[in-house]
Amino acid sequence: MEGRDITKVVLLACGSFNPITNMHLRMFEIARDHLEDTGRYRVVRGIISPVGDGYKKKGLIEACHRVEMARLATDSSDWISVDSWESSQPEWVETAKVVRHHYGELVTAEQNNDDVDTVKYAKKRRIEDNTFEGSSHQINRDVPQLMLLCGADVLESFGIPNLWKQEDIVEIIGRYGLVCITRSGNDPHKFIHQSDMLWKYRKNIHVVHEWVTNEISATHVRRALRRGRSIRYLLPDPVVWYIQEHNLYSAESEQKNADVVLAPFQRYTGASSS
Ligand SMILES: Nc1ncnc2c1ncn2[C@@H]1O[C@H](COP(=O)(O)OP(=O)(O)OP(=O)(O)O)[C@@H](O)[C@H]1O
Ligand SMILES: NC(=O)c1ccc[n+]([C@@H]2O[C@H](COP(=O)(O)O)[C@@H](O)[C@H]2O)c1
Repeated sequence: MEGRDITKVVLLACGSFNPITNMHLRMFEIARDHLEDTGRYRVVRGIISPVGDGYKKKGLIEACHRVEMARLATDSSDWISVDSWESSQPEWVETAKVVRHHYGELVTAEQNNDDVDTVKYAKKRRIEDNTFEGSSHQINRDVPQLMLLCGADVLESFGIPNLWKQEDIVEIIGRYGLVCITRSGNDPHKFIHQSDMLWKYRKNIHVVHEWVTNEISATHVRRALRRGRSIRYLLPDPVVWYIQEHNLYSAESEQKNADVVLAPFQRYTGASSS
């Protein structure tokens, strides 16, 4: 029987996944090992949420292809799946809103669970105020904790001016939690140390050290494809076959959105994280 103080966790990864790589999948595995090793968490699910076309990042191909590739890549996993809610929104959705949406889904699923389980139904619901200050939200302790899973480059992007709203960072980390995988070229511990805001919420940031340095990136995969180089073993085979079948990623596709001067995600002010 599971101990009362083991928290169920759902990991949510947001990104372009342009295309999904083996490293994206590996992130989930090492994050789960790390959290479960603490003896405090049990990771029950992983969700991949590809960004929508409204993100307008240079070289971003259509969401339908990115979602399908992510589906093919996760077919063999019994705990990681793809969710297309974010990618099907007409406009780009800030990550804090994506996290909120998925938390809402977990709450609804738990409520439906309660409705069919009469024993649970009679049980007094353990709804407690979240310790996150300034929040009027409540946390239902039966609902798994949702944590945002990202690479260290995303954590460090919190410090790029005009990229993230302060309140969004506080909400994501203070209210939900962050699992950050080290990536060569980034030093998440130093970054957290240098930011008063991240330092304040440091207990909610789980830094996972990836000892097998892995520099697979979607940029590298797209570049290899443009140059007619093999991408095999960087991505799951079904994704390689899908890319070949649909002739994805070319010099032309890399120019998509190249003329967008200010993408929607670059419009915020006062986003410095220090
Ligand atoms: N090699 C890696 N190590 C650690 N994290 C990674 C790695 N590759 C991707 N990630 C993380 O996966 C998430 C989704 O990444 P994204 O789709 O932007 O992939 P990417 O490979 O960084 O893309 P691009 O090269 O197009 O910028 C992000 O949180 C990113 O930090
Ligand atoms: N203010 C924000 O919420 C904000 C800003 C920049 C990127 N993001 C997200 O971070 C992820 C980054 O993906 P890329 O590294 O592929 O650009 C995307 O999911 C994007 O939506 C969010």
